[in-house]
Amino acid sequence: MPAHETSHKSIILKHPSGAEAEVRLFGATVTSWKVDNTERLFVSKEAILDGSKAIRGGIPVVFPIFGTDEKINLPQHGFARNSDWEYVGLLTDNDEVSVRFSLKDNQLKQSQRSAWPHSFRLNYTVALTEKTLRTTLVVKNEDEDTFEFKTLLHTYFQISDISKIAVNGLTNLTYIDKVQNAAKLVEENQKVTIAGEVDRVYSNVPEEVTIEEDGQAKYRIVKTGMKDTVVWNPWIDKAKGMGDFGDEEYHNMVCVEVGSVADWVKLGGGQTWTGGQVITAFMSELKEQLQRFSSKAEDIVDAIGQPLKPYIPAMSRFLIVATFLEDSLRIITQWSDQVFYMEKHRGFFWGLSHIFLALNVILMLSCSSLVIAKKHQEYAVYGLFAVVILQAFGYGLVFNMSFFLRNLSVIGGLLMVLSDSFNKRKQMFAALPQMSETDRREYFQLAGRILLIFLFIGSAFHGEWSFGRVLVSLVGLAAAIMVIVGFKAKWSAIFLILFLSVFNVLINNFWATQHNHFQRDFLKYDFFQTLSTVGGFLLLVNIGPGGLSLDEKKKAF
Ligand SMILES: O=P(O)(O)OC[C@H]1O[C@H](O)[C@H](O)[C@@H](O)[C@@H]1O
Repeated sequence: MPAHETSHKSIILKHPSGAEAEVRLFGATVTSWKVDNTERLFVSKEAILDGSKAIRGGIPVVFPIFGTDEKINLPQHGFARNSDWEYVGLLTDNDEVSVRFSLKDNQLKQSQRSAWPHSFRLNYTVALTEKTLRTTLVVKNEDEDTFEFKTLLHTYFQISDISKIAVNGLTNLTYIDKVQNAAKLVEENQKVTIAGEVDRVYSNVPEEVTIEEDGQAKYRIVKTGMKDTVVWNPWIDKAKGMGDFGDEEYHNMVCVEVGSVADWVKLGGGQTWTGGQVITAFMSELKEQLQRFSSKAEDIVDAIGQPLKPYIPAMSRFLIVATFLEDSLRIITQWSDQVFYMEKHRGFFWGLSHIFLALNVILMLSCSSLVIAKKHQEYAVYGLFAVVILQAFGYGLVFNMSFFLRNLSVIGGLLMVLSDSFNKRKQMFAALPQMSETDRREYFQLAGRILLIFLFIGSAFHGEWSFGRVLVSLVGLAAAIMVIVGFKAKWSAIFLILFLSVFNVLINNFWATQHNHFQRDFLKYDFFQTLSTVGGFLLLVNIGPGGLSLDEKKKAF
C-alpha cells in the first residue's frame, strides 16, 4: 500500500524505492521522512504529539501569520499547524506518490475564525520520489474580497552536528536578524555556518539553497512561489527555555524554512496562490559510490545470467536431489557391502536390512524424479524428508553434528522446492487453514534460507586456518547472514554458490583420492550434499528470498 492511515491519526506514505514519510493530520505536519533507511527530519524527543501544541519538529505549516501580529489575535505562526486537517487522498503520478490534505475555514475554532475572518481553503500536498520530498501549499481565497497572509514551511532538518554544517545560496542577500533587534543586514559569508543562536529572515532568496555537512551536500531545497528563507537554530539558552525541546538537541537540527513572510501575500477573491519546496536528500559519497558499484555489478551479473535463466530452475532441482540420486546409486552398486554393514555394525537382522535399503532406494529415486519433473512436489519433498530421518536413525547418525548440519541444508533446499510449489497447488495442508497460501510460501522460504546456510557454516569452519581462509569465511558469514535476513539475498546466494563450488571441488575431490573406497565414499557423499545445497541457493536466486525479507520489504508498496 503506498499510503495508509495509522491509529494515531497519521498517514504513512511509501515509495517503491523504500523512501517513506509520515504526515500527522494534526497540522498536516510531516513528522518523518526516510531515505535510504535514514531519518532526514528532526523531531524533538520532547515534542508533544497529543494535539495540544504544535509539533516541535518535522514540517509544521505556518499560516496565515508568521510569528505574532498585533492586529490579528492568533497564536504564534497562526492556526494551520494547530488544526486537524482532512485527509483528501492519495495520488500517484509516474515516479511520484503523494497524499493531499485540506483545511477550510469552517474546520477552525470560532475564536480563530473571528481573528482571521476569511473564507479560504488550503490544499497541502506531500509527495515522495526516491530521494525527494515535495511539500506544496495551495491557498484559495473563497471570499469575494482580497485577503492577506504570510506562510512558511517550517522544516526541521536532521543533522549529525551543527558545527559541521553550512548553508549555501544566501550570499549577498539582505536579511532581518531577529537575534539583533531585527537589524537589517547583508549576508557577506559564502557559507552560513552556525555557532550561536541564529534566527534570520533572508529576503528575495534564489530558488536553490543547499545544506552541507562536512563539506558535502546533504540537502538541496528548491522553492517555488515563495520569496524568503528563514534560518533558525535556538542554541543553548533558547533550547533550555523550550519545554518541548531537549537541552542538547540544538546540535542535531537546523531549520531552513521556505516561505513568504517578509511581506504580506495579497490574494484577490476567488484567486489561488501556490508555493512549496522540493527537498533532495543526498547520501554520503562513500554510500553513494557503494550503491553505484553494487547496481553496476548487479547489471553485469544479470547480463551474464540471462541466457542461463531458463535452465536455472531445472538445474537447481536436479542439484537439490543430487545427493539422494548419488546415495541410491551407491546403495545399488554396493548392495552386499551395505547389507553387511547394516547387519554387522547396526544390528539389523537379515531381511530388515534388505527392506531398509530397498525402501531408501525406492523413495530416493522416485521422489527425486518427481522433484525434477515438478510433479507432486510436496509429496516428493515429504518422501525425501522421510529418507533423511530414516537414514539418521538407520545409520545411527542422529547425534553426529556434521551429518546434522549438512542435512539441515539439504532440508533447506527441499523447503525452497516446497515453497516454490505453493503457488501452483492450492489445497495443501488442510490442517493449517488459517495460513494463506502466500504466508506458507513465505514462511517456508524463510525457513529454507535459514537452513541452507548451515552447510556453509560447517564448511567454513572445517580444516586448517589461514589468513585467507579467515577472510573468505568472514565474507561468507556476512553473505550467510544476508541470505537469512534476506538483504541482497540473491547476491549473497550467488557468492555462497561460488564459495561452496570452489570448496567442493578442492576439498571433496573424491575422484583424485587413492584411499580405500570407504573414505572415497565419504568424500563423494560430502560432494553431493554440497551440490544439493548449491542447488538450494540456485533456486533461491531464481525465486527470490520471498516476502519475509528485507529485499521484499523495501519493494513493498
Ligand atoms: O517556537 P515556535 O513558535 O515553533 O517558533 C520557532 C521559531 O520559528 C521561526 O524560525 C522563527 O523565526 C523563530 O523566531 C521561532 O523561534
